[in-house]
Amino acid sequence: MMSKARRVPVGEQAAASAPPPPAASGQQAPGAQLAAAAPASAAFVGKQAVKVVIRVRPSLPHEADTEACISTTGNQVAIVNPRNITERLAYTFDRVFGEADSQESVFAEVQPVVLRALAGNNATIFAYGQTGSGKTHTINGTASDSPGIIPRTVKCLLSHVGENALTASIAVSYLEIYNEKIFDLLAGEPKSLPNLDLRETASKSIVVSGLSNVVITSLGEFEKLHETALKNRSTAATNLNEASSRSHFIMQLSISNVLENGKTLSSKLHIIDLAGSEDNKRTGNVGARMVESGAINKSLFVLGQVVEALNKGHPRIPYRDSKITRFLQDSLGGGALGLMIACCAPGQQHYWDTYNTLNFATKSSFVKNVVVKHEIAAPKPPQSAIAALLGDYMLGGSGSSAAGTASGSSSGSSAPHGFGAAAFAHPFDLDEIVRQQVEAQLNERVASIRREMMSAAGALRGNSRGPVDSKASRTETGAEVSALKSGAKRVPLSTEWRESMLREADEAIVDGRTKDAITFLKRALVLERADTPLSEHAELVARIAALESGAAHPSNSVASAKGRLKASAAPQAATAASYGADAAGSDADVALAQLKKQTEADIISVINSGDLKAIMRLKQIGKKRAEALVAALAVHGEYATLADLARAGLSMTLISNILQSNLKL
Ligand SMILES: Nc1ncnc2c1ncn2[C@@H]1O[C@H](COP(=O)(O)OP(=O)(O)OP(=O)(O)O)[C@@H](O)[C@H]1O
Repeated sequence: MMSKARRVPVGEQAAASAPPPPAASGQQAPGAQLAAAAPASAAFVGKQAVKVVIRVRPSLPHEADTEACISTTGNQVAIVNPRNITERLAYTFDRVFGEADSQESVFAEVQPVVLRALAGNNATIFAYGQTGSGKTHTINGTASDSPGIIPRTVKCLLSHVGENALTASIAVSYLEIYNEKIFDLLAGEPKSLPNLDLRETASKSIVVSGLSNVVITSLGEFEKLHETALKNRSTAATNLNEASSRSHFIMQLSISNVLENGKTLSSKLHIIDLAGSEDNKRTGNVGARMVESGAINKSLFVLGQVVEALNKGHPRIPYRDSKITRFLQDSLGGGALGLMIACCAPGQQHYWDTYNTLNFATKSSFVKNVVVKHEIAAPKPPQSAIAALLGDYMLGGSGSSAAGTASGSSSGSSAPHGFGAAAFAHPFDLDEIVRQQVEAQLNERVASIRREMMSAAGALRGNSRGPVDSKASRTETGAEVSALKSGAKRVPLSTEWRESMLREADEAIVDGRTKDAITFLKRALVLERADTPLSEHAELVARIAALESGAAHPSNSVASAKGRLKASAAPQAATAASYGADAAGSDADVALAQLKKQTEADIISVINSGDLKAIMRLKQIGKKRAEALVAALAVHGEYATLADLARAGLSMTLISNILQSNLKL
């Protein structure tokens, strides 16, 4: 137990296995060397090490009888092993805060990062350390007499935002990662809520789908939201902390500044209170506490592996192995600024935890990010139906409510406020707009593939199953809509179609129709989504290459294709049965199915008439959408199904919303 990690005597500097060679005692850590560049109020661009500071909390009243094992001097912190007092280890960091240092002095170290976020850098400030070491105190503090980093950051942002900008806005979100599930802390008490999904945007940032994002213009507005988030956070008493955090707590600030030159600075600042590592023998955890503790320790273990892999230059960094490391991806080895506050408790009983924290902090200080500035050029005038739709979003017209603005939040206004003369209505939805654009383009591609399939289906199959495609698409759309209606999680249409392409390819392989198999596999390739695993993509590419070159690939053998078709037959039957049950269930279900079918036909008929006014009478369709629909009608001909509305740049979500909103036609 005593010698798990290599102990390094004073003068040699700790950081047991941290490459590259640690700085000699008394020298600045690498983060400090790289940090001295642009003034704090300007964005930083270039290589930057994660900045690491240490905070040692004072002894608490119940610890009065215990000796301290840690001491601080200047930028150095030293620990003495209580079992062998000749064993003294010293570490040097960017900054070390001792027990007498105030919340104010800690924030003075944080403020430059906050100002850089305002100038267009993404940034993450996170507190790390064992349970009870002072992370929550540092991040949140106490509202009345000792506010921590979050309230001070918001105050700082509110007083600086809008300087040198035409318009500016700040929006906040709060979430927690509890037992590897993500919950929106502004939406209610987590355990009563569905958990949210993480996804990667086209610009590679990690976002949480459906998270409340509330614009604030005053400290009062922030305080209410903060109180709600803290109330909803999962905490419980353990032997080591009366109010121990049982989750990773994340505050996200979305900052947007529209400059006079028309450019937009758009950044995200994350402030994170990580849950503390726990030794269950000492916390006394059992039952639910033990499960929480398992999830906390596992995610912190992955965090350690991420830092290790980055330092060793591994080709694969295991960000995806836990939710918190995906969140920290941009700040550890990515394009954001990272500031870690490693918290330590002073008592001798915490020696090994403190030792581990200091070693992890040292390793983290060697992680380098390549920091970028998030500046977006002035938007160009809309040129296409998709651009028109996007313009609609930017100008706050009749566009559908963009996800990310106070969705599901009961606590605060969803309407963005500007600090200047003419604020954008949705200034922080750039990620969402990019997503919508990609989705609209994908839908257009899917629609064109479907058209091609419908016209060529008979020829491709060489049998009489041609028209079935159109019916199948209707069934798919119908199933999707009824799943949405019943609140079930939607399986993206592109995923369903991709799977059906793979099945078609297998059938073609079994029938010896190699050319058709290649065609279907290529279509499956086109239908891949951003989250399709790389391994699946590589496998598909290899299968196509093998078929094209006439070489053998195990997955293309007739036996494998037959095996896969057989395996998928059961779920298919089950799905078919469930669709059947939908139609043949209760009278109400039958009536609802008929109503949907009738509504779909009515909507299509109105749109196919090309009468702008009649189309605009449909719910969820304003002037711009109606014009886009009529324009696409002129180019592509009549719409056969609701999914065809994607030709006008409408997303599948919007199409489903149109169907639902018009159900009472
Ligand atoms: N700098 C400080 N000054 C005074 N009291 C502090 C300081 N840091 C922490 N404390 C107190 O120590 C106790 C534990 O701190 P805190 O709850 O912040 O720990 P934690 O690291 O967040 O723990 P956990 O991981 O279990 O949530 C609290 O009572 C807190 O008020």
